[in-house]
Amino acid sequence: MVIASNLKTNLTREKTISYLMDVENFLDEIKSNQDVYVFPAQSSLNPHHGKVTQGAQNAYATKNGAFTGEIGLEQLEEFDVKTILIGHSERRHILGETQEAIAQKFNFYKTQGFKIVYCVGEPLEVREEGEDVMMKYLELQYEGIDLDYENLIIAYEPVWAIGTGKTPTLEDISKIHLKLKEKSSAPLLYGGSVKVDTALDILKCDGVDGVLVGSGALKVENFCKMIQFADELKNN
Ligand SMILES: O=C(CO)COP(=O)(O)O
Repeated sequence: MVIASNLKTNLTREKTISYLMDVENFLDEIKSNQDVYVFPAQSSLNPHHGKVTQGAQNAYATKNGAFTGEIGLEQLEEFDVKTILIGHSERRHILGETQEAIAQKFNFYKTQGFKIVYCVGEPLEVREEGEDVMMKYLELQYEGIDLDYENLIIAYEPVWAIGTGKTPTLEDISKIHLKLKEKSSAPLLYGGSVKVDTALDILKCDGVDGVLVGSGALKVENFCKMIQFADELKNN
């Protein structure tokens, strides 16, 4: 399973280094074989080599150039980062990234051979229009995206569940994940208010190949517990 922590705009460089070391030590301690990813804030990227894969929460679709405020491939290479989140709902709905720009970014980092965690998810008003409308909305978020890319992981993160403490029912998570799996055989993560007391049940859902966790993973001990849950499921 994939257990991923999106630290968003949290933790300093020093605290991120400590977070990564704590996770590495935990993985050694329990001899976990889960695929563990941590996506730190840009300023906290570090050359990290270990069982944990460090990924970038974002980068511009360029090697380098005149793109004020952005980082590109050249800067990611400095930290040996070859994994990137693309299409996160906060970049779509808060920072205004269009599907066209997202697809361009996807194709740029695909040509660079990056592991891409591609995020999709519907806003509440779309959800409330019913399953057909919701699935059509999600399909539009696949426009321009190669769903057969061998280095692809998909994260289904309903916008209305992100940061709200709300999640779909376990039955709905299974139903939506199984429908999304009809479109791509890529590993499919659930994200959106995953907490230490809900992670195990979510990981048990059909079609769930892991979780992408925000605030519920800020405390490293909670993130480690989620890794342990995945190990327990794998061993049972
Ligand atoms: O956006 C998310 C992960 O990418 C989910 O955030 P929360 O877990 O804080 O809802």
